[in-house]
Amino acid sequence: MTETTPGRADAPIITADGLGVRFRRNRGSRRSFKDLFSGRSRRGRPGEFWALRDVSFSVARGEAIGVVGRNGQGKSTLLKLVAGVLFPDEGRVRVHGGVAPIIEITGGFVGDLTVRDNVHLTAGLHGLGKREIAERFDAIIDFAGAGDVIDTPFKHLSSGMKVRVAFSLISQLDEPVLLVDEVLAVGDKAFRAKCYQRIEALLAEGKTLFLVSHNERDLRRFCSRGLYLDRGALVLDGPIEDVLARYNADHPV
Ligand SMILES: Nc1ncnc2c1ncn2[C@@H]1O[C@H](COP(=O)(O)OP(=O)(O)OP(=O)(O)O)[C@@H](O)[C@H]1O
Repeated sequence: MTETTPGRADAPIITADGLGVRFRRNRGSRRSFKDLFSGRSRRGRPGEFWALRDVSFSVARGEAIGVVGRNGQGKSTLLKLVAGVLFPDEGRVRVHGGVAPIIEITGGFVGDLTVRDNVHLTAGLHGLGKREIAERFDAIIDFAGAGDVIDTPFKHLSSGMKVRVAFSLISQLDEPVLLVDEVLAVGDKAFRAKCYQRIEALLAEGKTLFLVSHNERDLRRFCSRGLYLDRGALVLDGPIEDVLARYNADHPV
């Protein structure tokens, strides 16, 4: 289960213990309602595989962690667990405080609602009051460069603009944990530069960052620690340099 509780300042902000997630290869949904209550979820079934297994780690407040691995090795799945938008089949993750995940937002925004309505809705879900949202609204739109699409349904935005709005919003919530996994890959050069500055400012404020990236420069720039996932296993948890060295040694180009 994912649990969100207020915590002591010196306690780990995230604790993941024996996390496992199992997917079915040929099915849209993971587990039926019946499975949840029948106890069948722990047994293997044909076509199932573990997208993550036996993953344990803890994160101190203010750490910046880079998640590294080839395509399809479980990085986004791990972030979804930390975000609480996916439940583990095994183990549990505890987060002391709220999480602002970009993944949830690009997938979680309501396509038929306008950018304006989505910003209000999501900011509200993350605990901001009406006045706080009104105070931050212009800054959120300005940072994203979304002035022309405020009243456009979210589904009509370009994929780059969707991520810009999402990053702009999550970086202006008050949640202590930030999960970033797309923006630095899809944003254009000018927007990436703004994101770098914003991430640096957020880290200086003491926020905790998870960054999923295939760009070593970005990982080195922000992260002191790395988690290297391969075939759903946590192969190495250590200083980012060690993690990148191991990843490059395992998968030379
Ligand atoms: N809902 C789902 N149902 C079935 N399989 C899934 C589902 N979500 C993810 N997977 C599979 O789980 C594995 C891990 O996916 P995940 O998205 O976590 O990888 P990733 O490391 O983030 O990859 P990338 O670098 O390409 O983003 C992949 O094989 C993926 O196809």
